[in-house]
Amino acid sequence: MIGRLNHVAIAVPDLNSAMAMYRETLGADVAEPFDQPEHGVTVVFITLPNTKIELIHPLGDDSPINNFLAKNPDGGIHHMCYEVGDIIAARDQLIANGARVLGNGEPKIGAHGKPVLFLHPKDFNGTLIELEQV
Ligand SMILES: CC[C@@H](C(=O)O)C(=O)SCCNC(=O)CCNC(=O)[C@H](O)C(C)(C)COP(=O)(O)OP(=O)(O)OC[C@H]1O[C@@H](n2cnc3c(N)ncnc32)[C@H](O)[C@@H]1OP(=O)(O)O
Ligand SMILES: [Co+2]
Repeated sequence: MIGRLNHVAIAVPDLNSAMAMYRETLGADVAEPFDQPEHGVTVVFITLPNTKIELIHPLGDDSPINNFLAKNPDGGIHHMCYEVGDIIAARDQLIANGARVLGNGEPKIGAHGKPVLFLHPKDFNGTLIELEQV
């Protein structure tokens, strides 16, 4: 069902310092930040030859990454995003196999303007999974 790795997301407590570290220390192609209010995060994409890194920083008091950063104050790997061809078919198959889809179960439009869903980390060896329909 899952296809290519679309991105690895890293939650960061300080976006500017994380951007500078990737741009200047690691020499990566770092884009500009943009807000995703529907997801409660500010996002910066870093393009690598074979995938992307998504730096995420809380946007607002209800950000879904607030607890994660409280538990991991230096930041850390937050989720992996895998591409799927049909997100509704993928969702229904996952639910039939006992996986928990987060939120109300309906896809939201993600940072690439495409439908995304999240799967509970406790169902996947402690890894929060995002699915993106491409
Ligand atoms: C920019 C848009 C989009 C894109 O297009 O790329 C994005 O990437 S948006 C990214 C941010 N959005 C989300 O993360 C949405 C989905 N997340 C959630 O619904 C919640 O964050 C969560 C996963 C349900 C956790 O909610 P929280 O309020 O933090 O609950 P707990 O703190 O009680 O956590 C329960 C349990 O799960 C462990 N946990 C939490 N987050 C993660 C994680 N990222 N990776 C691994 N494990 C995680 C947490 O430690 C708790 O475990 P225990 O302590 O053992 O109970
Ligand atoms: Co993401």
